[in-house]
Amino acid sequence: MVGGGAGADAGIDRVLWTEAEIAARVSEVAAELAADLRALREPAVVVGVATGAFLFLADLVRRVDAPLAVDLVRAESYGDGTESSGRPRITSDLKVDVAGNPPPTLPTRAVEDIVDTGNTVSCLIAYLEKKGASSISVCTFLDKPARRTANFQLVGDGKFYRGFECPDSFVVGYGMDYAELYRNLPYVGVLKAEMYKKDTSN
Ligand SMILES: O=P(O)(O)OC[C@H]1O[C@H](OP(=O)(O)OP(=O)(O)O)[C@H](O)[C@@H]1O
Repeated sequence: MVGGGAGADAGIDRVLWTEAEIAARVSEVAAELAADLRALREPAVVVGVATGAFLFLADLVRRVDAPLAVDLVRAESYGDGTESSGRPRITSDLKVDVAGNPPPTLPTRAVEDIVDTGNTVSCLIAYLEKKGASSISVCTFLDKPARRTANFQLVGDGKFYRGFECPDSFVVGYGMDYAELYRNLPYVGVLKAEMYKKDTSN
């Protein structure tokens, strides 16, 4: 039973992926990523997008048996609503020099909790390219292709990794929020429509 009490799950309608299902799938994605990273001649930089990707990033990198650096950027697009503003911004800078110092540039893996319209990941790729990354892959926990409006191009020999294809519902948990709540749920669930208040667009 979810969504009935006063706990973190208050307002959850149903569970889409349980904690065990998530763990199993993250291990599979990590194995795929690790095999690719071990084939490289230099360590990669894994760039997590805060806040939403924090749990996926932590679970993923702990399962990747390959040399890598971890960095974070903050990207914001939703505000407190359920609908993307369509104008994401990168609001904090990278610490690692992805351009390489000295060269070569470091292969870069951008880690997202969800690719929805694609605006955020497009913005992130443009940002990483501007920083000098010559190979950019995207690794997202969830992919919601039904909502895609922005086509994004991976860079160099970049690949697209995804955990699950997500139905066109507003999902929370495992890092994903509604108005900053629900990120601490260990599973992914669909929020009851009445929780959106006036905004029932998603
Ligand atoms: O493909 P898009 O339509 O751009 O949506 C995906 C982005 O939206 C969410 O971030 P949000 O701006 O809500 O910030 P958060 O990570 O702090 O939750 C999510 O974490 C992705 O970064």
